[in-house]
Amino acid sequence: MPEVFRTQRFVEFSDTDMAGIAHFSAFFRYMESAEHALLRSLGLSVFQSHGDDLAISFPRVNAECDYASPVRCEDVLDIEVAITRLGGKSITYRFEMTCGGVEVATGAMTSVCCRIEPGKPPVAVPLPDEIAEKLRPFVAG
Ligand SMILES: CC(C)(COP(=O)(O)OP(=O)(O)OC[C@H]1O[C@@H](n2cnc3c(N)ncnc32)[C@H](O)[C@@H]1OP(=O)(O)O)[C@@H](O)C(=O)NCCC(=O)NCCSC(=O)c1cc(O)c2ccccc2c1O
Repeated sequence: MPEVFRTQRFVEFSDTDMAGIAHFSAFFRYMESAEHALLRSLGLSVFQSHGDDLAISFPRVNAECDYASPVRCEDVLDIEVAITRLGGKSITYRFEMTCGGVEVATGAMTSVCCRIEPGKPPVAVPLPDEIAEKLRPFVAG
């Protein structure tokens, strides 16, 4: 059985719109912070410095979300994170967000492992083995 990472997220007042419900864009921040929490739980980071002039980081190349039911300020979201594809250079995550057992939203995001050097655009590089091995248990069949 693949592992699923679980985390929670409080719906802040600043996440909501004039209708009093969480704005669609807030869910992209929820997904992003859940991804970061998964990496931290594995002793990894979304930004790993290697001296002053080189870093490995994970720009996103795709993000999407389907919305099933609204949430409001002070609701608590339960977020499950799984990996649907661990590629040579990229990681695709799936996020299932519920509130009190009710389906709220389902999303996906693809992050690409990149070399970041000052003044240069990111360059996609193979995922380091150390990172791939830590993420492999979360790959859903
Ligand atoms: C990221 C790029 C430099 C990649 O360049 P390119 O696409 O030319 O590279 P490859 O062809 O080698 O492909 C690499 C890899 O990506 C997969 N891929 C590419 N496009 C897609 C796509 N649309 N959907 C799914 N997958 C895609 C491809 O299959 C390869 O994977 P394999 O596993 O199969 O090898 C270049 O695309 C680029 O610069 N894009 C722009 C990136 C960008 O500006 N994104 C928006 C802002 S980034 C962001 O918001 C962000 C959020 C965070 O939370 C961060 C956290 C920490 C650090 C950084 C963050 C961050 O930047």
